[in-house]
Amino acid sequence: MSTSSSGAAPSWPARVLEAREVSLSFGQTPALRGASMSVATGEILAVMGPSGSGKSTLLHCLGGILAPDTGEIHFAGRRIDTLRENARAALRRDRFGFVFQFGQLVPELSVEENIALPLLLRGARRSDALNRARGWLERLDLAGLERRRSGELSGGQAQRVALARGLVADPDVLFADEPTGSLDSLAGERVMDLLVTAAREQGTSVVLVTHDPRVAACADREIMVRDGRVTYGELVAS
Ligand SMILES: Nc1ncnc2c1ncn2[C@@H]1O[C@H](COP(=O)(O)OP(=O)(O)OP(=O)(O)O)[C@@H](O)[C@H]1O
Repeated sequence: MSTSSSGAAPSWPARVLEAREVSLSFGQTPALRGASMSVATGEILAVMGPSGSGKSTLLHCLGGILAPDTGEIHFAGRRIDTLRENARAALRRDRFGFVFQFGQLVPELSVEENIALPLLLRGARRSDALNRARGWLERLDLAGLERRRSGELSGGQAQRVALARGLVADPDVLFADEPTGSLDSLAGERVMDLLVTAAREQGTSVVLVTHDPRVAACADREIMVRDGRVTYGELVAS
């Protein structure tokens, strides 16, 4: 993180996550072409832009799912794009949470087991993990559904389960890629209300990819991605 040359406190909020001039191509297709941006601690950031502009690829690079071809990703003052895959996997497991458009719940597991999954992967005792997962049921309007399988849920319920799973382990950063994209507007609003409330309570930073201006309006700040670059909204840092 940069600080002012005088040695005084930084004049912008502490950055938890930063992309510096990140580029990534899939074969001949450039997805990112020098994208730079940052997220402050506790900030909810909306990533907007046309279809195919590179939003999801940027989210995957920030979340340690993809390694960029060039450029750097920094998290909590540490460069993460050069980590080996197993170290990036540990970082994703221990520090990040993820919510995708279609929930991607594990169909064989119950609602409470799906929510508990990140805790179990971190080595928590099953009874402790399930207890903590149950604490989220009421919070996200899911009480009574703990034993259901994902196929027995409405789209809105499934997305709320996915959100609980993304937040249960108290991540530093939640990555949400079109978390309301599969829902009607009422269910989408409910998911966004709950996401914003829970993230604020935990002080979790959120990187939220969306096409929907109403969803983006829930964020503290918007950036725009076009042709693989961030063209609008990044903090002016120096
Ligand atoms: N796994 C992949 N293999 C090949 N090309 C890919 C892959 N993922 C993304 N791309 C390409 O990279 C570019 C950026 O894609 P990306 O999914 O990041 O855009 P996006 O802004 O998230 O799009 P959308 O809003 O439609 O989800 C597009 O041209 C896309 O076709």
